[in-house]
Amino acid sequence: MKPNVALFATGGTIVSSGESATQMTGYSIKDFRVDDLLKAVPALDEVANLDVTQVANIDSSSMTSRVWMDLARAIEAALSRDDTAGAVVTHGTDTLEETAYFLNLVLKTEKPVVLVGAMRPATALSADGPLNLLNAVRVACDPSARGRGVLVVLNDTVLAAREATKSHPTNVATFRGPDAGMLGMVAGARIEWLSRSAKRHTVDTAFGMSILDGVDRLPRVDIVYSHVDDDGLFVKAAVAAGARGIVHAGTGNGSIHSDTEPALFEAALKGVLVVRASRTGSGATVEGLDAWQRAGFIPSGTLNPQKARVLLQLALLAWGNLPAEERQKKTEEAFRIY
Ligand SMILES: NC(=O)C[C@H](N)C(=O)O
Repeated sequence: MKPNVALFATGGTIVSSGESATQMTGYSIKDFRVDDLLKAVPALDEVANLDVTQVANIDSSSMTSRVWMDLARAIEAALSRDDTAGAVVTHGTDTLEETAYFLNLVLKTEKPVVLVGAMRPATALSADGPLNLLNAVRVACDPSARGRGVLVVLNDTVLAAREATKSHPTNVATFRGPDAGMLGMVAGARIEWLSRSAKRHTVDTAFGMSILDGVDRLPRVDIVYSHVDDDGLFVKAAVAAGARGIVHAGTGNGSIHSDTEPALFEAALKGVLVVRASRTGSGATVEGLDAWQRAGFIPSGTLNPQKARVLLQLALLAWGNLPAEERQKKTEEAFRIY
């Protein structure tokens, strides 16, 4: 008997169409939908029974936390059914890593949840979407994929949601785990596992789905990207806009421009949680100057700025109203273990 897989469509290049087979950029998402994509992959029918839900149909550069919450609730409901083996989410690649990490932190399931996208529109020469989708469904219904956290499958590569990051604007081999590498690979119809994530995920996080109850947007957290001549203007703007957290994408080991430091110290004094991440693209951001530690700035470890933002949003949602010291302690721990 074929396994049942729940498929959640959110849009992205995988369902985009261009004017011609050679149009690889500047295409649109209007005319195509997930059903058209499914028709392009008749082999899916041999692998699984798909139950399709259209959650959104957007370019993922315009993703919102409102869509995340609808998606998380829909996946949770589908996977609570005994006869559903796993879930696949079709998604644009621009913010796929953030959605994947959000789901990795909130979903309470051992069943495989696989995010998949494409770098070439469905109408393109050598479109990568159809095979990526087939591989994603294969992984989602494979019992060996259970308990590995949320997964990202593109270009025959299986990555952990926590590590996967988009590293190239147009290449089909864009997703990488900069330091962790891949969890596994799809070779022909076979899935070869290579490693496991060392960080806690899904059933092992403190964030239950219940923290999303009655919430329609995650707390405001802004990312401020450091550069030569940085003067703290954007930190001040974030605080003025009501940010409850700031991820500072610093130079090197999360370094902060001396002209920006005062604004960040002031933000922390006002109760804004500050995370120091790095704009370098790999490695771990660890403790820096004593003054930063004393101000409570939290190093992001191996999380890149956009993933540090997701974790900080959930920390604020779960612990934002606790006394400052407790909130700080729990958030620091989350940045070490998730
Ligand atoms: N390759 C893609 O999917 C890029 C697209 N802009 C998106 O993220 O929706």
